[in-house]
Amino acid sequence: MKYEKRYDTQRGDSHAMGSEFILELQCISKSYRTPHHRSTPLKNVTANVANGDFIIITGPSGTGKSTLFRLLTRLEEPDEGQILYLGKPLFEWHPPELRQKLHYVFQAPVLFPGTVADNLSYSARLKGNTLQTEEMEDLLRRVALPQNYISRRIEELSGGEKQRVNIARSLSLAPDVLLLDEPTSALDEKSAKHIESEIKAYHEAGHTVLWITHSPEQAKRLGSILWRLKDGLLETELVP
Ligand SMILES: Nc1ncnc2c1ncn2[C@@H]1O[C@H](COP(=O)(O)OP(=O)(O)OP(=O)(O)O)[C@@H](O)[C@H]1O
Repeated sequence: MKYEKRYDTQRGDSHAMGSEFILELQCISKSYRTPHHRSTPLKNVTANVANGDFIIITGPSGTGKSTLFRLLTRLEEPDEGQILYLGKPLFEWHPPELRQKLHYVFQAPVLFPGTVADNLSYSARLKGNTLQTEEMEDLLRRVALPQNYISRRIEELSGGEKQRVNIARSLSLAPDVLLLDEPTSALDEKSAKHIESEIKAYHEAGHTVLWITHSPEQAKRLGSILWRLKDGLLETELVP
C-alpha cells in the first residue's frame, strides 16, 4: 500500500503551519484521588512533538501513558498546565474535530455490534460519505485480515481480530496524529510485525505517530524518539 505523501519536508511544513511543533505539552500535571487510592501519574511534564515524529512511549505499568493520551484527546483535562495542538490550546478545539485529527486507538477495541463493514465505514458515514468495497478490502489487507471478513460479525471475532479492525477503522480516518495504545498486545508476532510495517508506511507518508509499548524490541524496531514515563516524570531520548 502506498500512502499519499502529505508533506514535502516534515520539519519544514510544521514551520509552515505557523508553529514549530504540532503538539506542545506545557507543565502538565494530573492526579487522581479516590477514597482508597491517590496517584499523580504526571508531574509538571513538558514535551514537544514535531510534525512527522514517531515517538515511542514506554514506562512501567500505571505510570500515566494512557493518561497522557486521554489528556491529548480531551477525554480528561490536566489539573495544571496546557496542551497546544497546532499552536492552539486544546480547549479551543471542538472535541469531535480534535479527535478526528488526534485519533486515539484504545488498547481495548471499541467496536459496535454489527459487521466489520459497518464498523469500517462508520467514519466515512459520519462525514456523509460511503466507503467502497475495494476501500474496505484495502483497509483489511493493511491489517492482515482476509477480505471475506467484511461481512463477519464483530461478536464472532477474536480479540486480536477486533484489535486489527479497530486499527483499520482508525487508518480510514487518516488522522494527523495517530495515538496507539499497545495496539499489538493481542497479536501474534507475525501479525504484530505486519501492523508495525503499515504504521511505519503511514508515518513515512508524513503523519505523526505516538505508540505506547512495553516491548523494548518493538521500541527499537519502530521509533526514533523515546519518551520514558516514571514517577510522574518524562525523560526523552533519541533512539540510535
Ligand atoms: N479514573 C481514574 N481514577 C483513579 N485513578 C486512575 C484513573 N485513571 C487512571 N488512574 C491511575 O493513574 C495511574 C496511571 O494510569 P494509566 O492508565 O495512565 O497508566 P499506564 O501507564 O497507561 O498503565 P498500563 O501500562 O498498565 O496500561 C494509575 O495509578 C491508575 O491507577
